[in-house]
Amino acid sequence: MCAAGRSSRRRAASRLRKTKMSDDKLLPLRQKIDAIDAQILDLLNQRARVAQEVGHVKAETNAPVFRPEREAQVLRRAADRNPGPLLGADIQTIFREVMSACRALEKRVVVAYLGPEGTFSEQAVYQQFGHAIEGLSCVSIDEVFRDAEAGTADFGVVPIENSSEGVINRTLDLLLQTTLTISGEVSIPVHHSLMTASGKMEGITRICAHSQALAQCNAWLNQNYPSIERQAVASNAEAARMAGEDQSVAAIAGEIAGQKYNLQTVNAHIQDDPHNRTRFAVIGRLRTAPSGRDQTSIVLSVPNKAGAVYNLLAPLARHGVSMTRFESRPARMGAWEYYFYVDLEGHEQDEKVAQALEELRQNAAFFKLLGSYPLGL
Ligand SMILES: C=C(O[C@@H]1C=C(C(=O)O)C=C[C@H]1O)C(=O)O
Repeated sequence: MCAAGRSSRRRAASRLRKTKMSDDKLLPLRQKIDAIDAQILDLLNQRARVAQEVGHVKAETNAPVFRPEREAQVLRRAADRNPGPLLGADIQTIFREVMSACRALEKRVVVAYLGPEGTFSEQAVYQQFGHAIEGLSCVSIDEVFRDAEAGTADFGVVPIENSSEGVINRTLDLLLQTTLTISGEVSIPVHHSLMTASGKMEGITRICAHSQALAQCNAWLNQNYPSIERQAVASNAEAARMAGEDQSVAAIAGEIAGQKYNLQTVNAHIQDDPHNRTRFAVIGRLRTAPSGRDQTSIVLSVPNKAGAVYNLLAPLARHGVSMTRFESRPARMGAWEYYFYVDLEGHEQDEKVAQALEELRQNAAFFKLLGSYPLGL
């Protein structure tokens, strides 16, 4: 045997000895973990059996399976009581999935979202409901509303606003008309990557993404690939699908969409704002009960007169209700100039919020309560 062969055999033997030494030390620790896992397994199933009992009670009274206010309370409490070393956010991820699995024993809720699979909307669905649900991928925001209204889906998840690009107009318009209420909200970080099938940019002639994503990466693209054509497509996931099939296409999308279509990342985190986030509304027929930390969304409009908006909002100040968001949108249908989308702190059942809402309702030319729901985590 040559010298190189001998030394490589020696290295392999030494690696084996080291692995054995560490395995000897690991054995008792692994036995401890196995014993703890057995307890966790037992406790999880105890919890699941109680959830099944909850399910029977709900079935008798025809009560809703998904209770966002209760789930928000469980998640907040888990993070508040968490002594560590696990991070609060990770504890919440674990509990979200535990609740999702327990809930699925009562009923697997059907949630419609703007597809295809791999979009940030799908991520928002899992963030709110966990993975033990049935996702219903829709081709448009309109279809999400239709499915939830028709009862084909129990809930829908629709994007409301992006921190860099502003509101999603179609969602705001549909919220105005829908019979559904907002029963929850989810906010997720939106990180875009530039991805291709090969992981390289050679031979790429088009960069595809949803128009929102192209806008969110505009400065970066101008600086790095000013001369490559950009093409807006139906969704980032659609762009990822195209890049998987066509060697001349690069996609801007989230990493999850990229993995789905076997893309390699050329550059990660290319969005101009590193803190880019999108907020989603959970829409359904359920009116969510108070969770202790809630928000209320309304839409209203006033006649086009001096001081009208000022007067309209005066009840909020009078009753000490904070406004956390104020968005205006042209009312293209004639009678009034603008619709105002307002978020308030508190639940419609809180006394001061109820009083303020009643006065707003009386003063407004148009008033609609979109819903009260737990503040996003
Ligand atoms: C168990 C219940 O049903 C669902 C599951 C929950 C859980 O696993 O903790 C909490 C709320 C509901 O969405 C309940 O209403 O308490």
